[in-house]
Amino acid sequence: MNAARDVARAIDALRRGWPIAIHAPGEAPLPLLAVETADPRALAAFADAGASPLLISSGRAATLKLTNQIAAADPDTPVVIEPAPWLDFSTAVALADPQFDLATPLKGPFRTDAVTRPVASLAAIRLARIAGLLPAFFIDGIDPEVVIAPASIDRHQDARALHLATRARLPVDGAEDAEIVAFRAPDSSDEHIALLIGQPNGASPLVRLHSECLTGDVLGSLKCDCGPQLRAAIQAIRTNGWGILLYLRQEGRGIGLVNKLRAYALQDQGFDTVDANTRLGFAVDARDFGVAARMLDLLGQREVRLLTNNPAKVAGLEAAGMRVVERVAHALPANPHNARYLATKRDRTGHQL
Ligand SMILES: Nc1nc2c(ncn2[C@@H]2O[C@H](COP(=O)(O)OP(=O)(O)OP(=O)(O)O)[C@@H](O)[C@H]2O)c(=O)[nH]1
Ligand SMILES: [Zn+2]
Repeated sequence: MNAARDVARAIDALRRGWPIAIHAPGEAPLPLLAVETADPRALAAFADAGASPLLISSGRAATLKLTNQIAAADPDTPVVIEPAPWLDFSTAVALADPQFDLATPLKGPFRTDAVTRPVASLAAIRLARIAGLLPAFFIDGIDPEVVIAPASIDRHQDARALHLATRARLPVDGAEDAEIVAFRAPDSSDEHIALLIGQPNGASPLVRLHSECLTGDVLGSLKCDCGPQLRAAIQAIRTNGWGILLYLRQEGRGIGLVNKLRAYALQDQGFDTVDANTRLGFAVDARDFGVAARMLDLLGQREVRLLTNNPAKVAGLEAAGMRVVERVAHALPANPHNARYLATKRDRTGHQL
């Protein structure tokens, strides 16, 4: 069987509410049913009533004050909640989805169990993020049809599979001589874009990595600084002479649009952008800048001047083999709606504002 195709089938199955299993070498298979897309019927078909443990991410478990009783070597190791008669479908949803945390006190008590398949468990949390689902699963039900290995997920996400698909002239507001270049990978529907602005002049290009933000880029959301940063980047590159804007399909810092909007709902309850991601069970920043390095490489660039306030972008590009010769600040004025968001980036995620 083709490993990459199996991962695509696994993602599709999870999104449809069908079970899959992850089988890591040296571990028993881990059958999984995503809580977000399951319903009581799917759960009944997966396992006997009250017999299925729940697997949740370490961040979500910490939020719920449920940690492993047996200390895990890796703090990211997900947490298994023992089955209990009161751990029915709706209780599992309340454990998985933080939007009800303040409104509905949880039933319980819940007990955690040893994680016997740590590699497959971590891979499950990663797969939920790739599928854009909440990272929570019923586990240990029937043997599903689709079984994948954690290594296949790595192959599926490998930036080296990205290739240049097509290019065309694209006059844009502020840069009428721009050219658009599209990139694709066979296993992913994410079509990343580069906008080449101006003519190469022998100097390193001024480069902006822009992660997709539908709300900010398209709808003019004032909650973040993405829209103004996008337009200012085109301006800055034009003024510089030449450079490249990469438009990366990494919505919500890599957790997907729906999960980002869930994070916004938590921000409406008072949590900041960092705590909202953690409560949902995701890393604060789930992006992989190897994709950007691969795109620059395919465009023949090995050295860049990077427009960013985020040191993690510089580190991510350099870890992927790109030389960042200069960081160029890219801060824009705050508005009353994004002031707290910008302050959180400065105070909690190391942004140099
Ligand atoms: N999860 C989550 N994502 C957000 C939130 N606000 C904005 N985003 C996403 O964050 C990304 C914006 O990041 P970038 O513009 O690349 O900025 P950055 O990492 O802060 O670094 P800079 O280069 O300094 O701008 C986009 O994918 C947005 O969709 C939020 O509250 N939660
Ligand atoms: Zn935004």
